[in-house]
Amino acid sequence: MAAAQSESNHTSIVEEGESHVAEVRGGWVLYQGCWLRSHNVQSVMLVQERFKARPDDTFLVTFPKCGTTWLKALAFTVTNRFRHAATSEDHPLLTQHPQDLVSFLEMPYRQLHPLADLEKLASPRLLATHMPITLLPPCVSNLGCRVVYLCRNPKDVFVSLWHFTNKVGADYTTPMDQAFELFSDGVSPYGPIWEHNLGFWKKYTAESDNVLFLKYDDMMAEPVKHVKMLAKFLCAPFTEQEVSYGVVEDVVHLCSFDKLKSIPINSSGETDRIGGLPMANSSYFRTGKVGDWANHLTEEMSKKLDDIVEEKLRGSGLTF
Ligand SMILES: Nc1ncnc2c1ncn2[C@@H]1O[C@H](COP(=O)(O)OS(=O)(=O)O)[C@@H](OP(=O)(O)O)[C@H]1O
Repeated sequence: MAAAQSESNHTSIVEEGESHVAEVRGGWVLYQGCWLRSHNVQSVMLVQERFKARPDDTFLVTFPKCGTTWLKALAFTVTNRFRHAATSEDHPLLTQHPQDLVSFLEMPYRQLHPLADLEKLASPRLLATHMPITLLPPCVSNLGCRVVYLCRNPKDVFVSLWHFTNKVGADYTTPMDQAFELFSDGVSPYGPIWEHNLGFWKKYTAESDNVLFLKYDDMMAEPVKHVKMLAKFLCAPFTEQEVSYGVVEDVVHLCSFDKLKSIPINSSGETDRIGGLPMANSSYFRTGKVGDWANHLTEEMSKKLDDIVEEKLRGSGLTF
């Protein structure tokens, strides 16, 4: 995800040819209803123009900070477990960061790294994206590509995002109250978060065979149940024998926050996964807790975001 730069509350309207960039606020631009950094807009436009989906592609879709790293680790481990048992001493997760085991569609920025990299991947491909449904190239829907969508309580998302963006570089420090105002207005990477959630919720309710809709808090509460659901959706269901041998628990353990955080590749060093912005590998692992918002938000902030989200999601059937 793109990190936040210094903010101002200046709002202005700009025209950028036919690219539908409608509004600028601080360092953010509103592109086709989605707030992005301008470098990210260029990347998304390239993806929209040139990405060729395949019918057997599966997309792991998340709003930033909703558990992308975890979902990538789980989906990779589940679908590759016949080559790499979760208990094997040379499992790829022991030497590679989970973020690097499943490629992002729009990152690193495609004007810097060719989309052709994705064409080299063998089918069936697992691809990740933070793009809302409105920005995904139409071929993804037209070809019936499947989607695993993982969402999270927006209050925990905000807190996670704020810590992340303040960790990744000296120029990215934004006071929490300013960041909160922007987030509450929908201005954050790939925001508004409620539009992101609603877009995939509607797709899920319309075509439940094609979408697995997951919530971070539910997965944390019942990981074994959800990993079984994920495996089934990814056409790699666990056999009865695997279940009786504890293979599901092995996957859950390998991909758990504590285990992944302790692996040297995840706890040290830095990598540029965006384009020109190296980030500590450890910055993807903070607390991994449900409800950490209570340690950071005032009662007033909590109520404000609850009220906004409740109003935006009202009538949809989606709740947090
Ligand atoms: N294995 C595992 N299990 C549970 N939770 C995990 C795991 N790995 C990372 N995390 C927590 O997920 C948060 C980071 O979100 P993302 O991975 O979506 O970040 S990113 O958008 O890809 O940059 C961030 O949440 P917070 O701890 O609340 O900040 C991470 O700590």
